[in-house]
Amino acid sequence: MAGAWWSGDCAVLSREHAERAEARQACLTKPPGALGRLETLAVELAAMQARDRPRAARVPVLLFAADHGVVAQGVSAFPAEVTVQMLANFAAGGAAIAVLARELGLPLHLRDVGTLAEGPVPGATVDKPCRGTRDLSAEAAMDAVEVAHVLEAGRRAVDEAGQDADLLLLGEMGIGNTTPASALACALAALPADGLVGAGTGLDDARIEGKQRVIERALALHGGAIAAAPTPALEALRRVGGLEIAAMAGAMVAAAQRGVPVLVDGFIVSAAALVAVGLNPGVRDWLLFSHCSAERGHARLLEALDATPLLRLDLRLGEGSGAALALPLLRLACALHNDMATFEEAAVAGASPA
Ligand SMILES: O=C(O)c1ccc[n+]([C@@H]2O[C@H](COP(=O)([O-])O)[C@@H](O)[C@H]2O)c1
Ligand SMILES: Cc1cc2nc[nH]c2cc1C
Repeated sequence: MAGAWWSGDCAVLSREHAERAEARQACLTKPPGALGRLETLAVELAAMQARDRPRAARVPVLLFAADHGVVAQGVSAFPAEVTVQMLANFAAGGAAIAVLARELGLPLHLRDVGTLAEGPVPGATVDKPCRGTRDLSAEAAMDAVEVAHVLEAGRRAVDEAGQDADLLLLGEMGIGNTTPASALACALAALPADGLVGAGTGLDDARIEGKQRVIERALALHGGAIAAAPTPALEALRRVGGLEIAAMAGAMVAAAQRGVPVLVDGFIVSAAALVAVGLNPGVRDWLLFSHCSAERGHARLLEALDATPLLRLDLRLGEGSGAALALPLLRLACALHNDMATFEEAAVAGASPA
């Protein structure tokens, strides 16, 4: 779609702030480079936020939930009704992300962008074009109106919850969503399904094989049309994607256009990142990658995004949990950058001349 909002320019990183942040790191009381990734993280955040004092204090969690028609093919270890039940558990404060958000002081914004729920789940904002996608192994998951609506639902979430945010943390919930995420990775990063498709919520090897066949069937059905489309990322999203994945892709594009960094969670959020970068390559500069999940294909997907995640903890939960766990590292990187003494301030001698 030429001229669509998602192809509009992304904000530009501040080279000036990056240079000043690098210069400051070189003056702090440590051997240059000794704080490793924490140094580059602080510099990246300074460039994204165009601030001399980068910060990760105000961090809303945007959690998008949706359901998937392909679950009828037996691709998940859990039934579809768990999506809505977990949405209620997020709202009640009992889910992992609810605990992490409380501990870290993060507002948790719940968006139903396409669950099977007939009415609103108390505590979650409803912004959905339909209740669940269609079965992507038999037909297109969405039509053009639905995909446009849900991309905008992501943008609306950023505009409503992302005001004054230092960065955004995106998470998802959707029984069956590792199937569209895997299909998107295959279609957009030219990765073979073999070795990429994994256990999701806990399939055994025989059921992983069945899931792989479902994905291969979908790719055989939709692959030609995706490759021939003017914007393959948009066509892949519509045909083999998911509503929460589309909303997250829309949120990433909107955040990048507004100059707000996004902390990416696990396998499904990374698939959304692949879509977002396909829709608008400028998005890539605004993404930070929190962790590599235990889902089989995640490492390859991260490689395709040229991303080096901060953590590897064998998580495979989703919900934004990995991103929440990585946030303290970002906060500490900012504190070190902002509050350490320089060599001059502390009267410490610098490196000896050769
Ligand atoms: O984020 C991940 O890396 C991740 C890996 C495996 C499973 N999940 C979560 O589990 C659900 C999808 O798994 P499945 O088996 O139903 O496709 C969905 O709610 C995701 O949040 C999440
Ligand atoms: C219980 C449960 C919690 C989840 N959180 C994210 N995906 C999930 C899948 C299940 C099954």
